[in-house]
Amino acid sequence: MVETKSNYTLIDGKKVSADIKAEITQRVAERKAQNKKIPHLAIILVGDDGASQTYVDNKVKSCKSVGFHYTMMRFADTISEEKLMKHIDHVNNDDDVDGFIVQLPLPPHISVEKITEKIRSDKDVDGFTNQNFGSIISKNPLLMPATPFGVMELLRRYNVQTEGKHAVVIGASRIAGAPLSMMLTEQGHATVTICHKYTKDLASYTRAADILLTAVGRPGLVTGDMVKEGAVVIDIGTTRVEGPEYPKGWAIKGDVDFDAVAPKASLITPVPGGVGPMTIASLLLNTLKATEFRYP
Ligand SMILES: Nc1nc2c(c(=O)[nH]1)N[C@@H](CN(C=O)c1ccc(C(=O)N[C@@H](CCC(=O)O)C(=O)O)cc1)CN2
Ligand SMILES: [Mg+2]
Repeated sequence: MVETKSNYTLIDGKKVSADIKAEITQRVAERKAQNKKIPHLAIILVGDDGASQTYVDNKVKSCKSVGFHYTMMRFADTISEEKLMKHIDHVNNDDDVDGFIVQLPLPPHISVEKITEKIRSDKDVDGFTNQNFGSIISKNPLLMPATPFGVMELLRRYNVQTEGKHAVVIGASRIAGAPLSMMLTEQGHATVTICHKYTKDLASYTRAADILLTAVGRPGLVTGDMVKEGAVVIDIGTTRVEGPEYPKGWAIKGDVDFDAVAPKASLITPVPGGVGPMTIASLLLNTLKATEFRYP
């Protein structure tokens, strides 16, 4: 008889993000009691993409729940790049706003790179500007990109040892894979392999991973045979898959074939409920940090 051992630990991002929000609520209450400025997050949303709307609604709800002030700014998807830049300038110079984000994706006629670089780095609570990105490898990290910061926080809170371990990151995007690789090296002291769409024989790398992290957005990319026994598996992919078998008509799927991979893993994140909720918790933490920088 072949015995299958499946006593993995599920990494509960929902629980950790709730813990972080409780810590932030406490710190906001302390600031209030000391008559210090209450963090104020502004959110810019362009167009009416359904998923973006949901994420932005969640961000507003989270601001309310921790006691932050917030401003929601909506623009039609026909807005010109020039006009959007002017609005960003305005928020850059609005002293009451401590941090702000431009929800992605943007319509194709607007350059994400140009818009991102227009954001004042000390208000860039998504951690997307070149200055914040570069600060990952400095002695004095500034505002860290939210998703990878959330991953590092999950690893820390679940006592995952990264030093000297082989971490394999699939995906080299600017929002997730690239900064995550740098954080795992700089802060985690891991040996990092970055795989991407040009990588040949992906499985030969993933099978060598002590910690496997995937941020591609392709459901089912990581199958059971691609994972080493005992590996830590972190799934950053979130793809909306449609189908009549789902009660809502769609479901959120990660990159990992969870049922096949979980029995081999020591720790694993689910999708939903893993890394996703950490993105918003990190955004709130960055907004608090940006406020504390400005008004200690
Ligand atoms: N300006 C930004 N734009 C985008 C970011 C970002 O960090 N900044 N990230 C993504 C979208 N995103 C936040 O904006 C985001 C995505 C997913 C989740 C999340 O909690 N996912 C849940 C599932 C949610 C669901 O059921 O629909 C999960 O994985 O548990 C939060 C935030 C792109 N744009
Ligand atoms: Mg800048």
